[in-house]
Amino acid sequence: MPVRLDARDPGFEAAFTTLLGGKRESAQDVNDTVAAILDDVRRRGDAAVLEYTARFDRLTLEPQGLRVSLGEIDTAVATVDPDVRDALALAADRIASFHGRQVPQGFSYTDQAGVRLGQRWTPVSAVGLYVPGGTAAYPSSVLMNAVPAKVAGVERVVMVVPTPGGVLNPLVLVAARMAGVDEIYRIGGAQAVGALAYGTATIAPVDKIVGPGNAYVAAAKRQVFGTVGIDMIAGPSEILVVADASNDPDWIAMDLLSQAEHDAAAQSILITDDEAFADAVERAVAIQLASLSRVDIASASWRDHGAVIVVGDLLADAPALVDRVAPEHLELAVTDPDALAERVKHAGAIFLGRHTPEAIGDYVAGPNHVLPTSRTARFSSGLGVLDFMKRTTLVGCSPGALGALGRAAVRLAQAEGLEAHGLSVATRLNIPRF
Ligand SMILES: NC(=O)c1ccc[n+]([C@@H]2O[C@H](COP(=O)([O-])OP(=O)(O)OC[C@H]3O[C@@H](n4cnc5c(N)ncnc54)[C@H](O)[C@@H]3O)[C@@H](O)[C@H]2O)c1
Ligand SMILES: N[C@H](CO)Cc1c[nH]c[nH+]1
Ligand SMILES: [Zn+2]
Repeated sequence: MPVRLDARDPGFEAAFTTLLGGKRESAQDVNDTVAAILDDVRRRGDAAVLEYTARFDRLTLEPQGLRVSLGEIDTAVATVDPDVRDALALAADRIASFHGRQVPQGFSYTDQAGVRLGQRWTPVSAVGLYVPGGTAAYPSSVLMNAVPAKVAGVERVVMVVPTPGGVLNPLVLVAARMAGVDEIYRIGGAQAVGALAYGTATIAPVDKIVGPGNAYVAAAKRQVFGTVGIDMIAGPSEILVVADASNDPDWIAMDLLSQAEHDAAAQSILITDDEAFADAVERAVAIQLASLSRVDIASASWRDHGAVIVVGDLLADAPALVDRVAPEHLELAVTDPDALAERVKHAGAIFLGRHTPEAIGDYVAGPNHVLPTSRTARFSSGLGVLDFMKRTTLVGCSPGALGALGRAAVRLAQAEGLEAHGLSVATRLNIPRF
């Protein structure tokens, strides 16, 4: 059973704090395992990657088998169901259209001192996209990662995806072709993150690694940060639904289960202002769970990490609780979702109204579904074009402009005791040595 809390109870604060601090990823174990794998991949390259792939994905390969061939991609494209291909194409178009609006503009101007100043954006040259594949295939995540990378102008887009038992959903390859992925390797977990970060004989290193994954992938990304850039920590999925009693409990139950079925470590939370509605949703979850093919995963998630919270007044009480959870996905199934949304500061993505199930955002709405989890939405955002770009500033001084600013720079260099700094300006201006 999920935990049931009532915000009006005296013990609520302590219970809610416990919920927030609950460990959904056994951090130390996972970190230690991942550190050992990364170290091994850095030292032994392909040989280590192949061994871990055999151990964790039950797939024995030679180095030349790591890369998915063009022939395999052609076959996938030729055999895909046209209906599914069209759905994928619709998703790709909508994702491209949304992300096209994120492309940042540089600027340049000359200020009053006559200094030319500017800022320009350039793409990262090579990125690694992690596409999860341990327990489910994610063609949609291929699009969510690769489309913004290509919109940003990334030259080399490398995808890794685990293929447990050697099985790879052809749609993953179709999506990769559609989005313009340049290289695909059938590896996953920490070993794939290590291969992308450090490079191996077969896989050239990348500059940045993005994309979601399970606890091992999230830990590996944290640990290679610095050697490469990373986007954020997009770990096991989460949903927080704020719903009043006017909703159909079956709809809300399915929304909660839609994220629970991703991972036993996923988290689904309901906040409502009606005790009877909370009971009805819990009953509906119990019934609908049984019909899901991923019943074991969804049940474990709901039982171990699910929560139902009853508050006195949704508009007054829910936003502060939402902000403390900072959920990956926030669904506002209320009559005036905008009023509630305006009061929320921390959430990866917000879904407005009773007819906007979170799953529409997972596939076809357009915004990215790779979003910050584990309360990191307090300080980070979903994947987007900016994650594939960086900015460079430009400064240009004429002799007059240097004259206007130089003295102040020399003074500050003196104050910092950095003589060469001061002299590099002073010599150009014929200011006497200090
Ligand atoms: N936040 C997001 O935007 C977002 C989007 C899509 C999916 N997700 C999440 O991605 C995750 C996908 O997880 P998954 O497991 O299906 O696929 P995955 O590709 O993330 O992980 C599979 C890999 O995990 C490694 N692994 C598994 N058990 C291990 C162990 N005991 N020791 C070392 N390594 C081990 C293996 O190398 C395996 O290849 C889910 O948690 C889902 O919720 C998140
Ligand atoms: N809900 C996931 C992000 O947490 C994304 C996804 C992909 N496919 C289905 N769902
Ligand atoms: Zn999902």
